[in-house]
Amino acid sequence: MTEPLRLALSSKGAYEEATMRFLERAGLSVWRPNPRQYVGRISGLPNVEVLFQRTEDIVHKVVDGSADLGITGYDLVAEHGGDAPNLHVVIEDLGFRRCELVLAVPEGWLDITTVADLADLSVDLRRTGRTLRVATKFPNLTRDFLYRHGVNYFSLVDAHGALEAAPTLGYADIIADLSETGVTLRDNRLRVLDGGVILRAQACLIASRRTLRDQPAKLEAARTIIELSEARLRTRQFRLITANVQGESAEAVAQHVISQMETAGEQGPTIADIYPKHGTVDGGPRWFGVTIIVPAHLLLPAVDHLRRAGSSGITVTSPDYVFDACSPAYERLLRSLEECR
Ligand SMILES: Nc1ncnc2c1ncn2[C@@H]1O[C@H](COP(=O)(O)OP(=O)(O)OP(=O)(O)O)[C@@H](O)[C@H]1O
Ligand SMILES: O=P(O)(O)OC[C@H]1O[C@H](OP(=O)(O)OP(=O)(O)O)[C@H](O)[C@@H]1O
Ligand SMILES: [Mg+2]
Repeated sequence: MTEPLRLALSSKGAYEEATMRFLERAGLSVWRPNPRQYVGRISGLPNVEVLFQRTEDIVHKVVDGSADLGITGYDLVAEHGGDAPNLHVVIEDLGFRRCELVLAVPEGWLDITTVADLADLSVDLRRTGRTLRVATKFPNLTRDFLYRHGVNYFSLVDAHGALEAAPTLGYADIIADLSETGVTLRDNRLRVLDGGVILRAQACLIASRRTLRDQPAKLEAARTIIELSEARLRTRQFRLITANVQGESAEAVAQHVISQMETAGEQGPTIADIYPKHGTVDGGPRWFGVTIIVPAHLLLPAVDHLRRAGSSGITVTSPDYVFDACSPAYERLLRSLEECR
């Protein structure tokens, strides 16, 4: 019997929901018997076992090899797994749970707007025998950031939950915490310093190198999850456009489409004859079906270009997956496994 691949996923709340939604779209439906069960399955992948864990614990599980793959916040990975040799980041950006780790000061500190101002303040405070106190759940990232930005005199206050209240309650002067919309900071009368973004983060896919290295069956299960996730993510960049275009010949239609290079499709258009439902019209205009794949942000320019060729009834779809000649994320993982042999 080969061991199943152990995939650690968030066990609760907004993180769990967003992870399930992402995996479902990638064709990986997760089944959890009930919210109090901490083991689940993925339909169609019998050799994968899902472990439901706290987001922070997911990093520790992958670092110590008790999970082979995990999905969790990149902020937690950078804080708790930064220099762990067993940890490999497979896909850094899964496109959900975006947030920033920021340095924020009380709104009333009108003279302190940049990180350089904070450095000056920390020196001034030191002269008066005080130390700048920074409350955070991210001591490693915060310490590195402050030193790199010339803030040399400070103390870190370990805080858990409701960190934003620390300056008001008086047990810290400023905070380093996660922010998404900024509403929590504003509600607590705090302001992000200019240049005070310590890290931009989102959900990411991580792997344990040691446990994947020597077990081909696990690695193959990991490849399925990596390939499907990556190919699904790539679909966001592309749209598939289909249009009927009138023209003298397929070549003439192709020429028109190609004349605007950036909307000519990834490699160029696919052009097919349309056979009229009501018999052929000898010598009359001919119709062609044109299919192109364009970058999502060029959708409208491409539609306009096809309109200029006289086409109407243009349909646009998103592919379910976009696979490349190989999976860059999987190739990177293989190289990283090679290095730790
Ligand atoms: N407001 C937010 N918007 C988007 N992502 C966020 C936000 N806040 C935190 N995150 C991400 O979610 C992770 C925290 O996940 P989760 O909410 O499961 O844990 P928690 O906050 O420690 O637990 P709880 O919400 O029960 O206090 C963070 O490390 C970060 O990656
Ligand atoms: O900038 P905002 O949009 O206000 O979000 C920031 C808040 O979100 C997180 O808390 P929490 O873990 O409670 O949020 P969650 O419920 O989204 O996990 C974080 O610790 C902040 O307190
Ligand atoms: Mg939370």
